Amino acid sequence: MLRVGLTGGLGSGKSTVAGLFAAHGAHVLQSDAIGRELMEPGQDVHARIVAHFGNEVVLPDGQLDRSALARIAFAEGRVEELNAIIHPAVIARQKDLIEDIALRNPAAVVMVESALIFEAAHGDGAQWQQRFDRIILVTAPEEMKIARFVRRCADDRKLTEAQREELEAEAARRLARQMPDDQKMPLCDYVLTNDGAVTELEWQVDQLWPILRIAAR
Ligand SMILES: CC(C)(COP(=O)(O)OP(=O)(O)OC[C@H]1O[C@@H](n2cnc3c(N)ncnc32)[C@H](O)[C@@H]1O)[C@@H](O)C(=O)NCCC(=O)NCCS
Ligand SMILES: Nc1ncnc2c1ncn2[C@@H]1O[C@H](COP(=O)(O)OP(=O)(O)OP(=O)(O)O)[C@@H](O)[C@H]1O
Repeated sequence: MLRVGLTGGLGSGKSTVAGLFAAHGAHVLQSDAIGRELMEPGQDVHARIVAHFGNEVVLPDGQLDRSALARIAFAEGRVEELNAIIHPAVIARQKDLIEDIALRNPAAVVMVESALIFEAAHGDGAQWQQRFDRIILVTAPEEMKIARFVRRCADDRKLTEAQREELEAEAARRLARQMPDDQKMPLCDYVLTNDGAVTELEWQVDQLWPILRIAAR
């Protein structure tokens, strides 16, 4: 088995890359999705977030209010408090899932997609070097990352100028909490550049997949 970390800043195209590797047969674990599952009502992480941040982060139906949490985390500068609750639980869940995949398929390529592989400082003490055999970075110019974030949030709605500016500011606040690409690059085994068409990304994934598959054996 090969444990691959797939990282890249907000809007870089990690999920798009993950989908392309999954189509080749990689087992993809999306940290954002695992985080969302663990934040559901009834989960320990949900209870700890409410205990820490108060009822203002809970919607009437009991779900966490992600916009309120984002405001507290990024605009009020309390993201480390949120990370300290969520990241250890996400990392522990990933460890269990990886062990389970290894038992069923010892030659699997398991890909953990996360914006925060190098930044996550709240795991079980195992640093990224122990968690992964290879790291892939997806890069894109900063203005492209921000534009993709805004487009995804807009979700086909027409934005006012003020709404657009607020989303751009939100993207910039989140990027400021992520290690810049030029610092990540020397730590990575492979760099995929996502500054053109998705077909160009697909071509890069097609080149890399056989290398990963052989290394997994
Ligand atoms: C603050 C929250 C509630 C905002 O939710 P929202 O639905 O608006 O955003 P979503 O989760 O889809 O994240 C979108 C992108 O924001 C960036 N981002 C999210 N959390 C963080 C963080 N803690 N630090 C830096 N960037 C982050 C990532 O690029 C991510 O892909 C949510 O992002 C969260 O719980 N974050 C903390 C957990 C975390 O680190 N998640 C990311 C990897 S596990
Ligand atoms: N090469 C591309 N051309 C056009 N759109 C793209 C390209 N790559 C990604 N996108 C779009 O940009 C948005 C962000 O891409 P994606 O979700 O893959 O990035 P991400 O790195 O996972 O982002 P985040 O960390 O914010 O979750 C998506 O809506 C995606 O469809």
